[in-house]
Amino acid sequence: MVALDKPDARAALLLAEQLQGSGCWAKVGLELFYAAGPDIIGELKARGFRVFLDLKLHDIPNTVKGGSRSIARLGVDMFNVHAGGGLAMMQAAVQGVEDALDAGEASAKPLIIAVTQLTSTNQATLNDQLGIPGTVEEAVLRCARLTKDAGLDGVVASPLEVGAIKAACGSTFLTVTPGIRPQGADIGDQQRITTPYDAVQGGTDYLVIGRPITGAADPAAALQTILKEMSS
Ligand SMILES: O=C(O)c1cc(=O)[nH]c(=O)n1[C@@H]1O[C@H](COP(=O)(O)O)[C@@H](O)[C@H]1O
Repeated sequence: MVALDKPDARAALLLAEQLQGSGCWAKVGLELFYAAGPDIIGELKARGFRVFLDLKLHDIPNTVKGGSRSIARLGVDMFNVHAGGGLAMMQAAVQGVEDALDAGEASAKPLIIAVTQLTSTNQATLNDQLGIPGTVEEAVLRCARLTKDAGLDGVVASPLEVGAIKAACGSTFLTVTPGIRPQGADIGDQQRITTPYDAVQGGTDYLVIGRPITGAADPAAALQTILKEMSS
């Protein structure tokens, strides 16, 4: 999944067109969605992309239910919420999608996943700033179990945690992993990272990659290099 973190529709579609035919998904996040609006989803779908709408919903259950119903109407293939919103909030996301399906507003059910702990969070952030005790992996697993209990399809986590999540929640529980950095790439604000090869070896279902592709002089070539590394 390539994160189309671009400031407007024109820049995002220019990038998407370079990646067309590669089989990758397009991830639409805050930067692009707030600038381009819901129409960007249709533009990407028309170009053959499966779309992950990454808006990380985190609000009271009733608001998340309504937001999820609106998202389901857009025809995205996947969207996410924050597990930190709790069980009732995540159940409300599922209910919002079901309401859209029952009302005939959506024709297919998108995958719903929950962010466990952001991949920019490290042990010190968790304990010292957020006041959450224990290891990052313990916090991630707590969120993953809660997400499963709420009936969602899987979680967003670091590729470092995939083995533990699969052991706790089962092999069909999806893992979507940002925090991917090819050897020698700029790490930036990510904290819990692996290479594309290690992520695949660890059993992750979907790799999410932004800057190593979008910041390259030739994004299509960068993607091909990563795809080769994933399968070698
Ligand atoms: O939900 C996400 O997609 C997400 C969760 C998370 O914990 N960490 C994370 O990096 N992301 C997103 O994944 C993408 C990673 O981009 P790069 O760091 O540029 O590869 C960004 O669009 C982030 O918003």
